[in-house]
Amino acid sequence: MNHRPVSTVGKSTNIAWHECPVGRLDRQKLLGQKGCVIWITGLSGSGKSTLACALSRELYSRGCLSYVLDGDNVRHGLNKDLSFKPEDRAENIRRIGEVAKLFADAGIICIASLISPYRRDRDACRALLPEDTFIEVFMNMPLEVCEARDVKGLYKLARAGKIKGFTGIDDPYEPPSNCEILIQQKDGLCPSPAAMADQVILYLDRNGFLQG
Ligand SMILES: Nc1ncnc2c1ncn2[C@@H]1O[C@H](COP(=O)(O)OS(=O)(=O)O)[C@@H](OP(=O)(O)O)[C@H]1O
Ligand SMILES: Nc1ncnc2c1ncn2[C@@H]1O[C@H](COP(=O)(O)OP(=O)(O)O)[C@@H](O)[C@H]1O
Repeated sequence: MNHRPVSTVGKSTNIAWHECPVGRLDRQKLLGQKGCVIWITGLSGSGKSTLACALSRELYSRGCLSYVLDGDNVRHGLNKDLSFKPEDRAENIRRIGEVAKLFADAGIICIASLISPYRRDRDACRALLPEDTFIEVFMNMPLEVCEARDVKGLYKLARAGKIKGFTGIDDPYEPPSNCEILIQQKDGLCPSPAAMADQVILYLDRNGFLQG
């Protein structure tokens, strides 16, 4: 009798990959769109969640299926065991990258919105995805703008030394060097949420993601 080949992946020994007869292309045909990951990175208060929600709403109104993985929200469940120390942030990003990969494989436009401050971790998520299906969006908002917004009062606490290791204050943020989409101020003004969403929609449309 022929045995299916098994292998070791990380700490999982003697495991085998099961192929399913229904694949990504079948699901994409069913949904009339292409699965991908839109990875929104930037400082706290830069507008990541605002863009994610505006984009998800716009896609919905066009009949496209999307799902938002927001760093803050995922930390309420799957990632509630993780802190903000560098190795935990790296694990947060890795897990969200793996989950986003599953959503994209399901044919869904997955919108991941998390600070993801380290270039290496973002690039590792990019490497998980089929070529050209990881779309990195950089919210290039000046720290002063984010700090002035301070929706949750966290910048104030970080400046007062009451939160240690806060991104942009006493923890690093490494901007992308190869992002697909750059969101930034024009003439000192921030684009509206609808305008930011339109910028991403235009990219998706031009690159064939909104058709099966
Ligand atoms: N130390 C520190 N540094 C940065 N941010 C902090 C910190 N502690 C708590 N918060 C709040 O957590 C939100 C960021 O979570 P993320 O999962 O996106 O962060 S990361 O990607 O793991 O760096 C972030 O939410 P957003 O404002 O939506 O970005 C903060 O509200
Ligand atoms: N394009 C924008 N124009 C004006 N205000 C914005 C814009 N994007 C975000 N904001 C405001 O900035 C604050 C922080 O936005 P948020 O989306 O929560 O940022 P993040 O998810 O990066 O922390 C919110 O009060 C939001 O309403």
